[in-house]
Amino acid sequence: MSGPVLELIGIDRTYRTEAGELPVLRGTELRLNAGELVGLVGPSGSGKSTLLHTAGLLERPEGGKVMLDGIDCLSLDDKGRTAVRRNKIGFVYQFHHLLPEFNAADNIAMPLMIAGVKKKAAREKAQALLEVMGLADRGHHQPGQMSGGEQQRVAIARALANDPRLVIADEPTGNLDPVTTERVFATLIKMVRNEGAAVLVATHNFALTQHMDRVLTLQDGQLVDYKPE
Ligand SMILES: Nc1ncnc2c1ncn2[C@@H]1O[C@H](COP(=O)(O)OP(=O)(O)OP(=O)(O)O)[C@@H](O)[C@H]1O
Repeated sequence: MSGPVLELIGIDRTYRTEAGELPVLRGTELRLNAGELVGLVGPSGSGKSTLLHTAGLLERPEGGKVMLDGIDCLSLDDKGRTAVRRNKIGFVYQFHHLLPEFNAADNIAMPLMIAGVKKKAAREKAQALLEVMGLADRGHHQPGQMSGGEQQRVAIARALANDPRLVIADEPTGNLDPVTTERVFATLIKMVRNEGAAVLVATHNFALTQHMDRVLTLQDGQLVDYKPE
C-alpha cells in the first residue's frame, strides 16, 4: 500500500485536572511511512505516552485526525476502532504483560485467534515467530520459566503476530540490561524492516536512537526533530 502508514493531523489533547487544564498535544503533526523507525524522546511528562496512546487509538483527542492506512480512525465507532487496533497495530510495553498461565507459543498465538485465525494456523505462525526470535525450542515454556530478555522477545513476537502496519513501543527494553537491550531491539528492527511496518518507539535510552531513521521530541505539544546538545 502506498502513502503513509500513520498520519496524525492537528492533534489536540488537554487533560482536565483539579488544578486546571493541562494541554499536552497542541496541533501535533506526524507522518510515518512503511518501513520507517521513528524514535520519540524527551523529558518525563512531555507527552510521549499521550502521543503513543493517541496514535494507538487507546485515547481519543479532542481535536485532529488519526489516519491509519488511509482510514480516518476517529470517525469510526468503538467497534471499528477496536478492529483497526487489533488488525493493524502491535503494542510493545516496558513490562511485557504476557499471560503467566499460558506458554510462549500460546501467548503469541492468542491475538491471532482473537482476530479469527484458526488455531492450527495461529500456532504455526507463533512457531515461525519464535524461530525468528531465536526461541524455537522455548514455545512450551511459560513466561516464568524464561529470562527477562526472552520474555520481551516473546512480547515483541506477540506484537508482530498479526502483521501490524504500525508498531507502537513504549520503552520496549526499559527493564533489560544493555546487551539484551541491543539484542531485543535488533530483532525488532529486523522484523519490522522485513515486514515493512512503521514503528514509533518512545524511549529514554539514547543508545537506541542510533538505530532510528528519525528522532523526534515534543516541544510545547508539537513534534520537532531532536537535536542532541
Ligand atoms: N489521565 C491524565 N489525567 C491528567 N493528567 C495526565 C493524565 N495522563 C497524563 N497526564 C499528564 O500529562 C502530561 C504528559 O504525560 P505523559 O504520560 O504523556 O508523559 P511522558 O512524556 O510519557 O512521561 P514519561 O516519560 O514519564 O512516561 C504529564 O504532565 C502528566 O502528568
